[in-house]
Amino acid sequence: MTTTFSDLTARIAQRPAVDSGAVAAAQQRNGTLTKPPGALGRLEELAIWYAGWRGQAAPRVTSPQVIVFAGNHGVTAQGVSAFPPEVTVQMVANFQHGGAAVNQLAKDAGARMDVHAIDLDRPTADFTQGPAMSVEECAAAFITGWDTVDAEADLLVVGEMGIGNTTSAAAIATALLGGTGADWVGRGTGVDDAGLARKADAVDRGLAANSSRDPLDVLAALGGREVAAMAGAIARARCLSIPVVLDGFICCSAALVLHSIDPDAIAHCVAGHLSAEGAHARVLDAMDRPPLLDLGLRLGEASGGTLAIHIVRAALACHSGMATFAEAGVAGG
Ligand SMILES: O=C(O)c1ccc[n+]([C@@H]2O[C@H](COP(=O)([O-])O)[C@@H](O)[C@H]2O)c1
Ligand SMILES: Cc1cc2nc[nH]c2cc1C
Repeated sequence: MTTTFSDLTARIAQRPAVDSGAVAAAQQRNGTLTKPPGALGRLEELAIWYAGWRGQAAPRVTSPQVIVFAGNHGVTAQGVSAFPPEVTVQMVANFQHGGAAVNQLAKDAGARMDVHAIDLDRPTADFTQGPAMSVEECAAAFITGWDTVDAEADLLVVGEMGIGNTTSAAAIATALLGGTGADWVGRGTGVDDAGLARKADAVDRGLAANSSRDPLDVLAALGGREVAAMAGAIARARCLSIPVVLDGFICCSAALVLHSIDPDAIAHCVAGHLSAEGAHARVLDAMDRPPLLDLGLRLGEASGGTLAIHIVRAALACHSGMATFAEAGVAGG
């Protein structure tokens, strides 16, 4: 059966709301814990946010899932990456053999890690010439992402691998947030000044060749299969009330598509980290998502989001494990 954008819109729209009773119970608990009010800073709001999505006043993270989606990009023909496109399939093999950075980070965070390479032998079309994907291809990739989320997971990190995809993400940001390619491109895997200029030009030509600014049209025209799959996984996590930690610039371009449909569609998402890819900060600002970490990472492959699992878990260890003033016999609460 062919999936259309109205099917995707219906899936995105069926999302549950946060459990306001759990939010209130977590806020109430937070106010009784043995610390000065607000002294745990953003850990406090992070724990309350997580509690609301899990529907529990004092939850823990026990079963995090990390998913890395891979896709190939026709826009690499424009000379936009420092690496050749075959690195995508080679890195997928590296993920499968446990040799990549994210394998170590997922193991260290106690997370299940899944890798989904999507039609790597069928790169998207070069978006400077027309749409990267047909509606059917984009919808199929979105559904692939949707279907990969483990209903038993209690935290989801999505990330990607795809040579050329910082150009795709910059094109999505330009189409949805305005400006020109030069405002949104960065060095990605490490292009030189000439490569950066080619990226800006490719984005500008991509926007000229693809006129619709409807968010799902933008995803199909300028995105990639891994970007569509990340959007699908984020949307599915919402239906399952699984909180999501976003990764870097490309992951956030997928979140931006959902946010552009309705900001509430990513209410269950936090930004795991701030990428060194220059425009990431402005995409996060546009989505009102301050990052948890700022470590200069620009790797992708879910690495920054996976690192941030530790922060979410630490926030809940405090929130759910601390004694109250009454329990500890501490004065002043
Ligand atoms: O996540 C990020 O912010 C990020 C920033 C720069 C590069 N990347 C990774 O690098 C690849 C894309 O870079 P490029 O130069 O080929 O467009 C892709 O596999 C991404 O995972 C990822
Ligand atoms: C080696 C390499 C590893 C990556 N991981 C995510 N994106 C990547 C890009 C390259 C080039």
